[in-house]
Amino acid sequence: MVARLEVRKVEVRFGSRWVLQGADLDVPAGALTSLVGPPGVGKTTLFNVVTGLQKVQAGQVWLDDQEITALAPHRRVRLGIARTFQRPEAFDGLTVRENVLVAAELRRRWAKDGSNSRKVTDEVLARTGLRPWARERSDQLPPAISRLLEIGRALATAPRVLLLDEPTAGLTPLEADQILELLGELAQEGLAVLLVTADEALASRATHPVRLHDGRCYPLTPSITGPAPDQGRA
Ligand SMILES: Nc1ncnc2c1ncn2[C@@H]1O[C@H](COP(=O)(O)OP(=O)(O)OP(=O)(O)O)[C@@H](O)[C@H]1O
Repeated sequence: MVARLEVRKVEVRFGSRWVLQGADLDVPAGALTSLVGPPGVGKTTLFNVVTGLQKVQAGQVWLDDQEITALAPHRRVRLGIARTFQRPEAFDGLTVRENVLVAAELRRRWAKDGSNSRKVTDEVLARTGLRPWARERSDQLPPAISRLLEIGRALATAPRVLLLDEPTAGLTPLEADQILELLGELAQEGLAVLLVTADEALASRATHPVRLHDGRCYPLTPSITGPAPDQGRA
């Protein structure tokens, strides 16, 4: 099924400060969508609205034809929305393979679809290029491999929507390229991928780059270097 995540007119306020003011965002299947903006503009807040960690004052979040605005985070995961964190969150005492296997096993339990966790794990390790690292402990990995492991753990839950918070932070340009290439391939294979970043050059390489500015989303075009409040909404 083709997944489409939609954020509609979302508003979030902290105290007297409005961070999101009618934000609209589409995250279609088959595309790599990026959300970019300077620190503090509200990217993580919007990301958390999608994952269910942030309540909204107004607006809606939809996955295909289901409204999920009030759904708990774990229920969203079960619907196929997977996320990675800014700081890798793998289980430190476990190997790379075991970490992916735990995610695949969790998914098998809730999905009850007869999936084979070991087979899923092997596929994920192959797909992400993690196979050579499979026996390494996850707390002893180079940063780029830790990032890949985060993506691998998310993929093991068989998501339809993949959300990534700063997936290339702290990586070299070459490593960042490799992550972006993988995300582009996953999108081409049918996933709806949303990556959040403060790096405009990186964001502009997405198929569907979006800028967050003053609480709203706008298409990011290469010719625009500053905020673009007068553009059509994304
Ligand atoms: N739980 C909270 N309570 C109060 N203020 C918050 C809370 N979460 C975020 N904020 C504020 O909302 C604004 C947006 O924060 P957010 O983390 O979403 O921005 P960001 O664009 O993701 O920035 P960064 O790239 O630094 O993570 C900031 O001013 C932040 O201080």
